[in-house]
Amino acid sequence: MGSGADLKLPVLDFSSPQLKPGTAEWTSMRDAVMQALEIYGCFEARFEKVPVELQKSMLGSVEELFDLPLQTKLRNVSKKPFHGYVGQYPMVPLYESMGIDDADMYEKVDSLTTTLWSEGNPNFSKNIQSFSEKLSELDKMIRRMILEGLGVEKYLDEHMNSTNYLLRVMRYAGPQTTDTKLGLNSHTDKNIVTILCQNEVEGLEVQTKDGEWFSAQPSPNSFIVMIGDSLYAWVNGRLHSPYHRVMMSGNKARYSVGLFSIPKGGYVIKAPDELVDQEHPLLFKPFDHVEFLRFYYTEAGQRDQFALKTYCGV
Ligand SMILES: O=C(O)CCC(=O)C(=O)O
Ligand SMILES: [Fe+2]
Repeated sequence: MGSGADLKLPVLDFSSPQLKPGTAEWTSMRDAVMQALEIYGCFEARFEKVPVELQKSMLGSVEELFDLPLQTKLRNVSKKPFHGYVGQYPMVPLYESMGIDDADMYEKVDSLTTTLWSEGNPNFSKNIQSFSEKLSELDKMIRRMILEGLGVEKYLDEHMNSTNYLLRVMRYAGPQTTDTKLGLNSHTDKNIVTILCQNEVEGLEVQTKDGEWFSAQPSPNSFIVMIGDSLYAWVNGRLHSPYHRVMMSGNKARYSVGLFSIPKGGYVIKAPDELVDQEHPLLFKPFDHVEFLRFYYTEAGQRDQFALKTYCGV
C-alpha cells in the first residue's frame, strides 16, 4: 500500500442559489458529483447555506459537550447500537463520540440537551438543530443528483422519505506525540450519505480503490461528502463506498461532526430493477438496515472488513 499524499479530492461548490433541478448548472454539477463518487466515493463540498459562523459556534457547542464529566455524557443512551455515548475503548483510546438522533428536529435535540444539562442549554440545541437542518439540504441535493444521474428519479420520494438524520459529534484527544496514532479504525460507513466537517486539527484519511491512503481535509468553509454501504447496495455498486480512518498526532484535540442520512428501521433496502442487468448482477439481497447493524456490531461483524457482503451478499 503506497501513500497517495498528493491526491486532492475534487472541490464542488453548491452555494449558488441558481443551482436548481433542471438548470444547466445543476446538470453539470450532477455530472461532477457522479464522477467523483464513482472514482473516490467522496468529494469536498462548499455550501454557504451553512454559514462559517454557524459551523464555528456548533463546533464550540460540541467542545462544551465533551467537556462535561464522563458520568454526565454516559446519560446519553440509545436503543440503537452506537447511537449513544461511545468512548473509553482500549482499541481507540483517543476517540469519543455522541449520537444525536433526528438532529434536524428541535424537540428531539432539546430532549437530549436536558438530559445533559438539567438547567437546559437552548444555545446548544439551537446550534445543533440549525446546523443539521441546513446541512440536510446538501444531503438532499446530492441524493437527488445521484438518482437522476442513474436515471431512477422515479424513486426519489420513496428514497427521501426512507431516511432520518443522525448527527454524530466526535472528539479525538491529541496523542501528545509527534508519531501518528490511530484515532478511528478503517471502515466504510453503513448509512446512505455522510457529510463531515471538523475543527482545524487534521486527521481524516480516505483510501482509493487501489488501496492508497490520502488525507482528506475539509477547510473551515467546506465539508467532505461520502457514500455509505446502504447507498452502495441500493445503487447496486454503481458508486464507491470508501474505506476511511482517522490518524492523530500532536497535542490538540480534533473535533469533528458527521451528518448521516440513515435508512429507517423496517425500510427494506433493495436495488431498483432498473439498476440490475447482465452487466450489473444483483450484489446484495434486500436487507433491513437496523437488522444489518445488529450483525455489524457483533464481534464477528466488527472483525469483518466486508460486513455487508457477509450479511447479505448474493
Ligand atoms: O472524524 C471523522 O472525520 C470521521 C468519522 C467517521 O468516519 C465516522 O464517524 O464514521
Ligand atoms: Fe466513517
